[in-house]
Amino acid sequence: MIILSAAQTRELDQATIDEQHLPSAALMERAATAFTRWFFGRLTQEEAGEILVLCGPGNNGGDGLAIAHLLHQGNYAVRVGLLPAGKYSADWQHNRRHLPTAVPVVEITEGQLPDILPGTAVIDALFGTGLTRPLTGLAVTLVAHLAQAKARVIAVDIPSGLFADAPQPLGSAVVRAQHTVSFGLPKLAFLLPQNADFVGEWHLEDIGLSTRFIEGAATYWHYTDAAAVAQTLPARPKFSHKGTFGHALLLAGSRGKMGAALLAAGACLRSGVGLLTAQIPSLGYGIFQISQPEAMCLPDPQTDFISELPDLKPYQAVGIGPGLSQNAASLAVFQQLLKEAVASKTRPKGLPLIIDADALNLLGQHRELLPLLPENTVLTPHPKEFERLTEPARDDYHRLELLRDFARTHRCLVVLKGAYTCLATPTGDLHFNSTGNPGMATGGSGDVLTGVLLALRAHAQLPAFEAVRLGVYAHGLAGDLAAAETGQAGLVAGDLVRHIGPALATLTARPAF
Ligand SMILES: NC(=O)C1=CN([C@@H]2O[C@H](COP(=O)(O)OP(=O)(O)OC[C@H]3O[C@@H](n4cnc5c(N)ncnc54)[C@H](OP(=O)(O)O)[C@@H]3O)[C@@H](O)[C@H]2O)[C@@H](O)CC1
Ligand SMILES: [K+]
Repeated sequence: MIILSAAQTRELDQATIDEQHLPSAALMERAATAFTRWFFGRLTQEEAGEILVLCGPGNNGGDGLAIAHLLHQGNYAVRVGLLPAGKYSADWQHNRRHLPTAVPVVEITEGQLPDILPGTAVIDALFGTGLTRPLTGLAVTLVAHLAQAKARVIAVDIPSGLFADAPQPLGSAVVRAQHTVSFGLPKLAFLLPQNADFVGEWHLEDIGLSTRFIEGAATYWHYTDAAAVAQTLPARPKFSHKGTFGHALLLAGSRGKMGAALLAAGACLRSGVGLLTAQIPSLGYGIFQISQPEAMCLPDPQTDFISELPDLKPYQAVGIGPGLSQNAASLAVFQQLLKEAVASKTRPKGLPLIIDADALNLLGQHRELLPLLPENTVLTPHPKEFERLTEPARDDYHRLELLRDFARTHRCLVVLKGAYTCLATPTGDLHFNSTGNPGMATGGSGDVLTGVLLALRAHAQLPAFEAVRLGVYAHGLAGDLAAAETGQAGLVAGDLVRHIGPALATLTARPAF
C-alpha cells in the first residue's frame, strides 16, 4: 500500500470522481456509509447513547452531515453542532439541505458550546485533509471543550487540527480521538509516535478510490501490509540441500550478554538458514553448543569478548552486534569485517552484512567507517542508536528526513525500529511496517530481528530489499502470534523465536499450478 500527501489525496478524490463519472456527493456518501458501517459494528444504539456530530465547513464537515443522516436512519439518537464559517463546500451544502429536520442542529458560538456529558460519543468532522493552517479561535475553544468533557471521540478521516503529512507547530490544538476511521489509504501522520495520542486506534475503510491513480502516484512512503509481502519467501524445492539456503556467520556475545547471541542464533536457525556458524567469546562455548546444537561454534581466543574475525570465504551473509560490547578488540574485528566485505571479483556486490546493537554504536563513534559499508548493508538501529549515527531529530518528521538521507547517502537499508518500524532504502523509499505490538518492547526483540534478517540475507534467491521487508514483517507477525498466546506483558524475546517459523510459513510462495 502507498501513502499519499494531503495534496495527492485531493487529486485522488478528484480522479475517482472523474474516472467513475460520480457526482462528488456520491463519493461523500460512500465515505459516510463506510464510516457508519464501522460505527454500527462497534456500538449499538444503547451503547452509543445520544451522539454528537461536530461538523466543520469543508468536505470533512460534509461527511459529518451525511453520517448524522445515516445514524438517524439507523435509529441512533443524534444531534449536530456546526462550526460557523464564511463559506461552506458545495457537498456540505448538499448534505445540509438533505439532513432530516428531526435531527437537532445547533450553530456553535463561544457563548454556546454544546453540552457534552462524560462518555458521550462525539464524531469529529470539523476538519480533514483540507486543513491549511493550525486551528484558531472558536475551533480551539471547541477542541479544549471536547478534551475537558472526557467524551468518547471518533474522528472522521483524521483528527481535526492534525496535518496529514507534516508537523503542526508545537502546542497547536488537535482533537484527541480514541478511534480514527479513515478512507482509502493510511496517512503518514498515523504512523508517527508524536501523533499517537491524537489518532488513537486507526481503521481504514475502502471507498472504491481510483486504483489507476494509486498505482501511478509518485510517492516514497509505503505501508507494508500482508499483500505486499505475501508469497515473498521462495518455497523450498524438493531436491534442495542445506547449501541451497546459505551459510550465515554471526558475531555476537560478550560476558553477561551471551543471551543476545543465543536469541539471534535461534532466530536465524528458525528462519530457514542452511547453516549457521557463530563466533562467540569462549566463556559462552558450552552454553552455546548445548542451547543451539544446530549451529556450529567458533570459540574466540578471548574469554569475555570477540577479538578475531574468522575467514569469511564460506559465508553468504554476516550479522554482527548483538551483545558484542564496544571494546578496542571488537572495534578491530568490526573494522576488519568492513574491509573484507567490500565488493570483489568473487563477490561483485560485496558481502551482505547486518549491523546491529553495539556494532551500530561502534559505527556511530567511528563515522569514518561509513563509506566502507557494502551496498545494501542492513542497519537495524532503534531511534537512540540512529541518533548516534546522525544527529538528534527535532521531531518524528525530521527523523524521517534524516533516515531517508542516511540510507541514500550510504546506499544501505536502514531498519528504524519502533511501532511501525520504518525501512529506508538506497532509492529513498520509506516502508512502514504494519505488524507487531507493544509486547515486543522487551529485551532481546532486536537480537531476534538480527537473526531473522541474517537468515534471509543469506538466502540466494531473495533480493536485499525483499529479504529485509519480509524479515521485518515476519518478526512483527511472530510478535502478534506470540502475544495471542502469552498476552503482551507476558511476551519475551524467546517467544518470537518460537513463532518466527509459523510467521514465515504464512508468507511462503505456493508452487504455481
Ligand atoms: N474530496 C472528496 O470528494 C471527498 C472528501 N472526503 C472528505 O473530505 C475531507 C477533505 O475535505 P476538504 O478538502 O474540503 O477539507 P476540510 O478539511 O473538510 O476543510 C477545509 C475547509 O476548511 C478551511 N480551513 C482549512 N484549515 C482551516 C483552519 N485551520 N481554520 C479554519 N478553516 C480552515 C478551508 O478553507 P480555506 O480557508 O483554507 O480556504 C476549507 O474551507 C476529507 O478529509 C474527507 O473527510 C470524503 O468525503 C471522500 C470524498
Ligand atoms: K476530522
